[in-house]
Amino acid sequence: MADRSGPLAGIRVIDITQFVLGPYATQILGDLGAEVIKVETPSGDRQRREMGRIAPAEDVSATFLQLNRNKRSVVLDLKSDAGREHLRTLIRTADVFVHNMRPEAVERLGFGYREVQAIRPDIVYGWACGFGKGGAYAGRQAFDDLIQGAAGATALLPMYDGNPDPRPIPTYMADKVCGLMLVIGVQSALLHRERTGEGQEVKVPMLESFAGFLLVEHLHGHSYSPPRGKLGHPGALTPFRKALQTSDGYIMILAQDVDASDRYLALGGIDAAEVQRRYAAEPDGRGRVAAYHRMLAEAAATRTTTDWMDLGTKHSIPIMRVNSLESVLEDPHLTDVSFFSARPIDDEVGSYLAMAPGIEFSATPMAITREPPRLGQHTEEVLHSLNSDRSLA
Ligand SMILES: CC(C)(COP(=O)(O)OP(=O)(O)OC[C@H]1O[C@@H](n2cnc3c(N)ncnc32)[C@H](O)[C@@H]1OP(=O)(O)O)[C@@H](O)C(=O)NCCC(=O)NCCSC(=O)C(=O)O
Repeated sequence: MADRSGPLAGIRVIDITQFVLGPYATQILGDLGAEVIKVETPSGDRQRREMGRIAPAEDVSATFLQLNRNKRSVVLDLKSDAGREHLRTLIRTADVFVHNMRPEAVERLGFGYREVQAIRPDIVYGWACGFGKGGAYAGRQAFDDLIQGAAGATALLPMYDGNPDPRPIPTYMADKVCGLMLVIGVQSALLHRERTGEGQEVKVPMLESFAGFLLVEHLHGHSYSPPRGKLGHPGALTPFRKALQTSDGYIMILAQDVDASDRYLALGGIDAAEVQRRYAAEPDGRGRVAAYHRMLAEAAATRTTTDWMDLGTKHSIPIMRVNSLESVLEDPHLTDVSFFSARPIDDEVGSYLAMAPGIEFSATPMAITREPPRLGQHTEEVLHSLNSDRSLA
């Protein structure tokens, strides 16, 4: 399509996903330049209605807006013959087909891999499912909370705060990580197709995919075979890993080497002799680690966050301001690079706050060329183009 830029320009994606994972993945494909046609049930992607209380219209929840730009919306009732026939026609024109239904549901509709491959032999068929074939959980429903629970992510917060209740990390972590895996899988399959002409099924089981992401550092002593320690507290979970209070906010500091650490403490009024004196007062290594972190905190409190940001640059110390979910909207760097932009949708919805795509390409820049669509906004346009353009039929 002429209106698309980015490295995937010219790739057409038929996207029948809903909720978070699938739409997140297909939005990235759209940001990368692919033409994404979002096929929705007559009642729409269920994510459209999340947080409806504050939405200006029923079909545009806040989260939906962040997951569906660079797409067109076409309503097709896939439980009707006409709807299925239109989808088959669309698939004939497509490079990629993506869904996130359970196996029996997609088979019932008649759009399993073999059926879609029969329509378009070189199709890249992307599929986000809960669990891989043949396992005890195959075919079960999967949402972010369930997968965070099964993968062990719900054990992390209790390790920090002492509240023993397993709880999910408060972001749709499994959905987004698995969405990225789906993008990687689809892109790799496109590259393979480019080289060989062969399409394939690309399946991302959420549990396997998210467990592989999470356990990188959390296998800890069990990384060794036989195990050399118990599961427990890898570096990522040290209780000292926390923000430090400045005179007017918070910073993160990660002084990886002794010199940077010494420079930081000296700037906070604790010179090398004082550091040694405090260490000497401790009975053992554990006490010295705790003393060190007390000194980091004491130093932080002597200056403002902005001072520390400046000194970090000047003295080569890894320091960063800590934002709240409100102040991140006004972060100086994100402001400089115009990361957030208000973009108009229509009179009823007004504008939404878009975040810039996260990859910088030198030759094929990514761009937002379409705002998140209203439900069925492009049904007529797309179906009309299918009828009028014989190359698509
Ligand atoms: C998300 C789900 C739990 C939802 O479960 P279910 O509501 O039971 O849906 P199923 O996928 O089994 O079936 C979907 C049903 O929608 C119907 N369907 C789908 N598209 C259409 C259209 N266009 N028209 C008519 N009907 C449609 C389809 O025929 C099925 O109907 P019937 O045949 O009549 O059943 C599951 O799909 C799933 O586990 N998906 C894989 C992993 C995933 O992506 N999870 C969500 C991540 S987002 C997330 O975690 C989050 O938001 O939080």
